[in-house]
Amino acid sequence: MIILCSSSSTRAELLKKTGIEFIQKSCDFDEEKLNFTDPYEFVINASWGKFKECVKCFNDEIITADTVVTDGKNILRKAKSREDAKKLLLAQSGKEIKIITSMWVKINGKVYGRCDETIYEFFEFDESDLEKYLDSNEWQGKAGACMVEGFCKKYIKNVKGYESTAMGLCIEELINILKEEKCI
Ligand SMILES: Nc1nc2c(ncn2[C@H]2C[C@H](O)[C@@H](COP(=O)(O)OP(=O)(O)OP(=O)(O)O)O2)c(=O)[nH]1
Repeated sequence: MIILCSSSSTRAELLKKTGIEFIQKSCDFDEEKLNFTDPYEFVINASWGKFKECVKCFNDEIITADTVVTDGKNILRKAKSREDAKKLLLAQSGKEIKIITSMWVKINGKVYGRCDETIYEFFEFDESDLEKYLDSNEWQGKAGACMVEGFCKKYIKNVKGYESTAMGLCIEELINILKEEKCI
């Protein structure tokens, strides 16, 4: 049985789409102790830290992941407040951003690691629409306060990469790994 070591409802929803059986468990790895400023280093080390914690607790097949947004200068993580979410979203309005997801998979005694990214070019976010989104609290728990399948969708000018990567788990590449290991 595959264990999705994540508290993320979005990751669970994405994994459900593959049709593979899994159970979701959270693992307590504190990303706050990481002090990488490079988004790739951060996301790879955060997901690896989660993976190592999970390997200690579970003998099963394991999937861990971490996702960050970057505007090219800063790492945009989860907002701590409505004001923080507004700041993070305004940093993305009218800009090109990258959403990077690193994933680790332990399967059949092998470990696969991947780092995928999706690049979005957004139109300027409409101010009143942004306020409505902020009032909805849907941004909570999401990297960069971003919802590519929700609020941000209508502002996508260009996109390069998978939507699943931007939502937190690159399902298309995970399916390739599972096929390689004859699990599906
Ligand atoms: N629905 C949705 N969720 C998103 C989007 N972008 C990022 N996320 C979510 C996926 C993850 O739950 C969260 C990124 O935070 P983390 O990678 O630290 O994961 P999280 O702490 O949620 O769970 P975990 O560390 O796996 O237990 O943001 C998006 O566009 N739509």
